[in-house]
Amino acid sequence: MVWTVENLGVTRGGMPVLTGVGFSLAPGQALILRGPNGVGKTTLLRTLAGLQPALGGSSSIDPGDVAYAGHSDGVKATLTVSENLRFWADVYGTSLTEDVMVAMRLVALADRPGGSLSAGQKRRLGLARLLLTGRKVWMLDEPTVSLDAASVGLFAAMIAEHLAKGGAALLATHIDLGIKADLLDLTPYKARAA
Ligand SMILES: Nc1ncnc2c1ncn2[C@@H]1O[C@H](COP(=O)(O)OP(=O)(O)OP(=O)(O)O)[C@@H](O)[C@H]1O
Repeated sequence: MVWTVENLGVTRGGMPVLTGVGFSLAPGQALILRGPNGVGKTTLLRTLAGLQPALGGSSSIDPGDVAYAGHSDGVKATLTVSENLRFWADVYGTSLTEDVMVAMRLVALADRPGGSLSAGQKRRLGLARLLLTGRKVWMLDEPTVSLDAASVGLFAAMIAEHLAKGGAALLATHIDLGIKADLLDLTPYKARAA
């Protein structure tokens, strides 16, 4: 199945931000959204993930197939790392396995309360959650913020494995993750009023 987005318009604060956005996304494909600050990358991802209504156009991406990771890690401060992961596994009807902890180097942190983690450790925990969703399309907004170089490498490997299994990823990122990805510059779609 190939997902298609056609002539999509997105809005923020009641103002059109992007109009006429179109692209397709196939299993195994990563598409990186580019464009300057404020162009509308977050707004587009939120719209496609079903978190806000579109201004017009169409998307064949079912929000029920989407795992969205935004700016907030959603870590529960009073739960330990493994409890946070189990909580998310319950939400998505999956189960926590050792490889999820290993993927984002969380094994040594398993019993630490979420609230005691550093920013990068919280981000690693938030990203590990993607593996528990069982969702096909990952939508990621600046996923590498706070990550050190080694963690960026772990994350890139996690995405590569997701793609190899037939998943897809739509990412807003300014850094080169070293994965094979297509680029979509949103600048031409900027609404005049934005
Ligand atoms: N609550 C709001 N009311 C009106 N406009 C807003 C509101 N929030 C954001 N905007 C505007 O919407 C536009 C799109 O913002 P968005 O966060 O989608 O951009 P972005 O491309 O993700 O930016 P960045 O690279 O800085 O994260 C920006 O011009 C922003 O100033």
